[in-house]
Amino acid sequence: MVKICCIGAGYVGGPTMAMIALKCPDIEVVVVDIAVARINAWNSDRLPIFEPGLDEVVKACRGRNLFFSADVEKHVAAADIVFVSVNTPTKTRGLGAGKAADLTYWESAARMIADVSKSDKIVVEKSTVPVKTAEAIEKILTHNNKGINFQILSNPEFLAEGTAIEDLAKPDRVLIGGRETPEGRKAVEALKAVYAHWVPEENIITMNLWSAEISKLAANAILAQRISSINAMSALCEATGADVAEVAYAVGKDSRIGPKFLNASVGFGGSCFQKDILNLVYICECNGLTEVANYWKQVVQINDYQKSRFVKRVVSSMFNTVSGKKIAVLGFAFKKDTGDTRETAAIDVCHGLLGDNAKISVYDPQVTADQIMRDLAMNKFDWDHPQHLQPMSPTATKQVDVVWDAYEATKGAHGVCILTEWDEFKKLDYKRIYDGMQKPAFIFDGRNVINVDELRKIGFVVYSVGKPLDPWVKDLPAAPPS
Ligand SMILES: NC(=O)c1ccc[n+]([C@@H]2O[C@H](COP(=O)([O-])OP(=O)(O)OC[C@H]3O[C@@H](n4cnc5c(N)ncnc54)[C@H](O)[C@@H]3O)[C@@H](O)[C@H]2O)c1
Ligand SMILES: O=c1ccn([C@@H]2O[C@H](COP(=O)(O)OP(=O)(O)O[C@H]3O[C@H](CO)[C@@H](O)[C@H](O)[C@H]3O)[C@@H](O)[C@H]2O)c(=O)[nH]1
Repeated sequence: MVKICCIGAGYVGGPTMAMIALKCPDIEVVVVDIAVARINAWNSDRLPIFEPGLDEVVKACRGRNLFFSADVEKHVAAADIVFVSVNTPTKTRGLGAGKAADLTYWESAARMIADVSKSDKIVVEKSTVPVKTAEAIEKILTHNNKGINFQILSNPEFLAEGTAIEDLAKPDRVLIGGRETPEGRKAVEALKAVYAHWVPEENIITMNLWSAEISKLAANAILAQRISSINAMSALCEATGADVAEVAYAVGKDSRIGPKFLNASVGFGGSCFQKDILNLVYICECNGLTEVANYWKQVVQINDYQKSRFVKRVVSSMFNTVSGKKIAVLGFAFKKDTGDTRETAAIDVCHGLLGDNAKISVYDPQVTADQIMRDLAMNKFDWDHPQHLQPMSPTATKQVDVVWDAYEATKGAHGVCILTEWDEFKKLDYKRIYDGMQKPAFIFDGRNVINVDELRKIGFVVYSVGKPLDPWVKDLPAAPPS
C-alpha cells in the first residue's frame, strides 16, 4: 500500500488529503501538524475549518485510510510520498519584509524530513512558494547525504475556499513539475498515478519544476488582476453613471475574456492573492525586472484604493462623519461559504470606520466573535502610506460588538455595510431593517448583493459598488494635486 503523509493540516492539507483518501482507497493518507488542537479538531465532529461538503468526505474515510496525527516524525518516516502544505505567509521582518514569502515553516519541515527519513521519498511542494524553492529544498534534503534519494515535485494547489470540495473533485487541471531526469520523470509518474484515480489524464499537466512553481503565482496574479481591473472600472462607472454589472456582462460575453471573476467588490481578500502577488513582485525585483514588478504591484494598490474608496464613500455620505454613529457590518469573512478572515477587506474597512470613531456591530454567520476581535486588534492599514501598518488604538475594539443576527446588528444603526456576499443577505427583510434604523438610513453594498431599486423604494439611501449613484451619496473629493 502506498503511504502518503501530508505536513500541514490547514485549509489546503486537510481537504486535499481527504479527497485523495476518498478517491484512492488503496492509499493510506496521514495528515500531520504541530498544532495539536488543530489535529484534535480534525479527529472530532467539529472540523477546524468550515467548507461545504468537507464533513461528508472526512466522515467517509477517516479511520479507514485517512488519519490525522500530531506524531509528525513517525508518519513522515513511514511515508513514500510526503506533501508539504505548511503556511508560507509574507515576511514581516528582515530582508524582503512586507513582500517576500516567509519560508521558515517550509525550511523546518524540510530539515525534519531530512533528519527522520530512512527510505527514499518523493517530497511534494503543495504550499505556494517562490520559484526555485525546490532547488533550496533539494539542498536541505541532501545536506547530510545518508544515501537516501529524494525527488522534489512541485504540485501547486488551485482550490478556492468555499468551493474546495468541488474544486478538488473536478479540478480544471492538476499541475506536476519535476526534474527532467529518469528519476524525476519516475517521481512525476508516481504522483500522476495518485491523481489518475479520479482526474482525467488530459487534465494532469506535467512540466519542469520552475514552470510549475511560476504557474501558481501567475494564475493568482492574473485572477487578482481581473478583479482589480473591474474594480478600477467600478470607480469610473460611479463617476459617469454607468453600471459596472452591465459593463462586466458585456465584456464577459467576449469568449476571449469570459464571464468569471468580473464581480466588482469592496476589494479582494483571502490569504493568497495579496501574499502571492507581493511575492511575485519581490522575485521580479530580485531579478532586476523593475517594470514588471511595478506592473503587478499596481494590482494590490488598486485593491487598497478600492477599500479606501469604500470607506470614504461611507464617511462622506453620512455628512462627513461617522463619529459616535452605529454602523452595522454584515459579513466579515473574505468571501461567502468560509469562516476564514485572513486579509478580509472587512478588517481594513472596519479599521477605516473606527479611525473616524464609529461604533461597529458585526454579524457573520461563520466567524466567531473571538476571531473578529483578534483581527481588529491587530495593526491597522495606513491609507495615506499604504506600505505602512499602524498600531491600533488599544481602545478601538471597545467600539465593536459582535452579534448573532443581521437584525440585531442593524437595530438602531445609522448605516449598514455589506462586506461579504453571504446568500442570506439577499433574503433579509430589508423593510424590517429599515424600520429599526436611524433615519436617513444608509446602506453601502460592497458586494452587489442587494436590489438597489427595491431598497431605494423602501426609503434607504443606497450605495452599491460601481452602480449609478444615489443623489444622497456624496461624490468623493477630487484627489489633491500631488
Ligand atoms: N488557503 C487556500 O485556499 C490555499 C489554496 C492554494 C494554495 N494555498 C497555499 O497552501 C499553503 C498552506 O495554506 P493553508 O491555507 O492551508 O495554511 P494554514 O495556515 O491553514 O495551514 C498550514 C498548517 O501548517 C502547519 N505547520 C506549519 N509548520 C509546520 C511544521 N514544521 N510541521 C507540521 N505542521 C506545520 C501549521 O500549524 C498549520 O496548521 C500556503 O502556501 C498557501 O499559500 C492555500
Ligand atoms: O469576481 C470576483 C471574484 C472574487 N472576488 C474576491 O476575491 C477574493 C478571493 O476569492 P477566490 O479566488 O474565490 O478565493 P481564494 O480561496 O482566495 O482562492 C484564490 O486563491 C487560492 C490560493 O492560492 C487559489 O488556489 C485559488 O485558485 C484562487 O481563486 C475574495 O475576497 C472574493 O470575494 C471578487 O471580489 N470578485
